Amino acid sequence: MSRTRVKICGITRAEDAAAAIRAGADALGFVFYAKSPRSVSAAHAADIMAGLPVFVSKVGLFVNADAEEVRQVLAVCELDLLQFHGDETPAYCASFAKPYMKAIRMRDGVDVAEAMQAYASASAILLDSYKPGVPGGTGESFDWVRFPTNSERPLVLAGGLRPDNAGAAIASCKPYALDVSGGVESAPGIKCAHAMTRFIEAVSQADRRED
Ligand SMILES: O=C(O)c1ccccc1N[C@@H]1O[C@H](COP(=O)(O)O)[C@@H](O)[C@H]1O
Repeated sequence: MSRTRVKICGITRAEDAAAAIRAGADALGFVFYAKSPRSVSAAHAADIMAGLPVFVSKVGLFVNADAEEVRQVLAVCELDLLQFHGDETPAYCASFAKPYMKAIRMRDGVDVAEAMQAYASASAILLDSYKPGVPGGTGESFDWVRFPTNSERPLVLAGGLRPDNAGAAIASCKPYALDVSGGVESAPGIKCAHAMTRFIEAVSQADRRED
């Protein structure tokens, strides 16, 4: 059975991390972007990570950060994957000797195949909605018809995902993984255990239908 992975992004509290893992999350995202309501310091993220079990991926999200800032976070946090959600170049993304995922915002005219070629060294490519002036966490989805369903590389769907549309997202896009943030929150930066459980149940149900 093929299984769609789930990353829950914007973890700010140890209890939310624990609830996400109980719900069945594969990966937890920590936002190192000061303008986000989900922003965490490296020290606070490291504290939360210290309590996590093995086999849960820890993802650090950055938006146009200075390379030195990324290195400082890496010195404190044992991240498995870097997520670059701004205008970072392929050379910058590859310069940390860590697996990375590059977010591509789906503004009009974006050529996904071209972007995937440009970021050939990425472990995964994430497709998110485009909203001018907001780098991510928009709560809005893009037209899923634009999501390539035949990619041989891991393609991650993000943007406006919720428990009630996760199943339709999988049926339409057949992504490697879903990345959700605002759609499983009770307030910005505060995850809702019930919504995370419903989200991952919806993913499992959709996966069973796909088989
Ligand atoms: O979560 C944030 O606050 C954030 C801030 C800046 C860039 C990206 C951010 N999150 C990522 O945005 C997408 C979609 O989030 P949402 O589900 O629509 O709220 C997702 O990949 C998050 O990892």
